[in-house]
Amino acid sequence: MPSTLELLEEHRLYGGWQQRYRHLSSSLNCSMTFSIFLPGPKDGTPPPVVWCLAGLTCTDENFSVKSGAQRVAAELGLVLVMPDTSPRGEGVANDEGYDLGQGAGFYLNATEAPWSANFKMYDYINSELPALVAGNFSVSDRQAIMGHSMGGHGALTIALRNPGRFSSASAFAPIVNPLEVPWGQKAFRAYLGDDVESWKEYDSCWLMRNSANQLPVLIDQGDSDQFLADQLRPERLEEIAREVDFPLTVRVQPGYDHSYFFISSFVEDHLRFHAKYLLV
Ligand SMILES: N[C@@H](CCC(=O)N[C@@H](CSC=O)C(=O)NCC(=O)O)C(=O)O
Repeated sequence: MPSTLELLEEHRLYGGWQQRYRHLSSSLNCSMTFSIFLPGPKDGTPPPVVWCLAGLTCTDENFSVKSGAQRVAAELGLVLVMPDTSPRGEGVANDEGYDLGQGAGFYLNATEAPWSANFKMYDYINSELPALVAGNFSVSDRQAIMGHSMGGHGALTIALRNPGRFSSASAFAPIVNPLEVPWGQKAFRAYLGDDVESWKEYDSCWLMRNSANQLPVLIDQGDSDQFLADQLRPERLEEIAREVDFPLTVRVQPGYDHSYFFISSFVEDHLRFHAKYLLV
């Protein structure tokens, strides 16, 4: 049965609307919320969509409240969809750590108990939510994807795994090589089990080296990011991009950390980057 949307909040801003919805998710087996920014009407053509994936500990509200993306999205005529980062609720498995369980879905399909009952974030972001958005809002099928940290990992892996689906992808301080860093190893072992082979299809470095799919990708990384050396390692993806001649641009931003202050400083560049390919 198609999922119905319950409007939880609506606010007018920059000539458009910020809305928050609840719905029942069939892939995650629980109730979910997402936020959406709808720009004011421009020329009668349905606007393209930019997916905005958030990081560890976030809900759909972090990006919508703290990124400041709506002003430029309104100017460019872009819809922003901001999903939650995991299934949630009393019946959903969780962990004491902030980097596993609720708030830490890693945009993958878990195969291991107890996570496999609900943690199918890859299917949710890749199939269920796009169908729900297309069925309930007037949007174009032209799409781009971006994300922060764990959400940057989600944006890059989903774009690399789906040739032709997105016209561009971008990320703020993404986890690019989860196979080799503590956040990724902890989550992938729990969600996917011990067989590292099954982890590879969720690793941007592995996917970039092994997939023929190419699309323009922009990454911004602060050099004062507290997670840079241990968890993020963007230079690894840069090196692979050079080897396989992939259209990746990595910009190192001096003095910036991992926070939404960093995101809000460069989100305009990311939206203008996506608009270049979405609005042709
Ligand atoms: N609590 C943790 C750090 C959690 C954190 O920094 N989360 C980031 C994303 S990190 C990678 O996915 C975030 O976006 N937080 C929400 C916000 O609004 O800033 C710790 O103590 O280290």
